[in-house]
Amino acid sequence: MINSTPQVVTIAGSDSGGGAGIQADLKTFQARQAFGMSIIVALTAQNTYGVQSSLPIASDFIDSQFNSLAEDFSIKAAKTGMLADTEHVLTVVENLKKVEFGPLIVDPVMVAKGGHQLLEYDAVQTIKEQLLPLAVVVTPNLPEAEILLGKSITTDRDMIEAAKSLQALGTKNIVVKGGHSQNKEASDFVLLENGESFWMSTPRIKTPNTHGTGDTFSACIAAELAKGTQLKEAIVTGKEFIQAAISQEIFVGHGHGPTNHWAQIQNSVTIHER
Ligand SMILES: Nc1ncnc2c1ncn2[C@@H]1O[C@H](COP(=O)(O)OP(=O)(O)OP(=O)(O)O)[C@@H](O)[C@H]1O
Ligand SMILES: Cc1ncc(COP(=O)(O)O)c(N)n1
Repeated sequence: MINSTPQVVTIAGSDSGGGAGIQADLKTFQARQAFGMSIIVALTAQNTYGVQSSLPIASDFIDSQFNSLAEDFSIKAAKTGMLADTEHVLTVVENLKKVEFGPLIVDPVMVAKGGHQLLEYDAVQTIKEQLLPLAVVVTPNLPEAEILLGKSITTDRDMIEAAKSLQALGTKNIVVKGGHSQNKEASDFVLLENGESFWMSTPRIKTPNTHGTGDTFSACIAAELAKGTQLKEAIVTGKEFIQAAISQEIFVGHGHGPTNHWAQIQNSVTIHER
């Protein structure tokens, strides 16, 4: 049964503090019983107070990581996170076109919750034109959707319009995450390729420990896709997993702490129309 174990890769930045980036992705893959691999695009010196510094990896070493994985493994899904700058986005795009890593989830990471910029803004255009068309799903938070589309997003109607505009950029399935809104519920809007759309809502947990929520959510979707789960179910499982990881709180560090990647999914997500 060579290579029958579900295999999934994250292409992102390392968080030395373990709560976001590559580390959050690998912990999530493990929790979801998929074998996780990583292609590191940048290093960050980071803790729960924030990002102290970052260092992009040389592009030819990113090529080497792609080649090593493509030569050996049967990767069934991939996700991207922090991609640093235009050169690195292009390196990742060129490599993704050469390999067969299965469906791609793009989490268009731009700014860390602490405010540190994780993507140079002149790379946004390259993400829009070159990376988004390769993705099966894109999962922007509200500020990222605003930057991608160049307009402010405040109401539910804005989120719905944003999903449609993002679909027009070439990604078939969209999740606009509502984690940054002030609503009582944490509601994400999903627009699927076939035109089906719905909201996923959970009670908003009052906690400072939300470091890496977006990474954990998209990594769970990637793990599910690698296991062969249908896309809609994979997205809902992502929401269930992040809700469990936030609500079954752990306490690590002195600032904005990480979520709990060994949390157990409970039935906490409401799927609804507005
Ligand atoms: N306080 C909260 N309570 C419940 N769910 C939350 C909370 N904050 C975020 N979420 C959920 O977590 C998921 C990730 O959303 P969020 O908008 O935080 O992503 P993000 O900003 O990309 O995360 P990060 O940059 O930390 O990786 C979404 O499903 C969102 O609704
Ligand atoms: C390497 C890396 N990738 C992603 C994030 C986003 O997570 P957050 O917005 O919670 O800081 C991060 N801080 N670091």
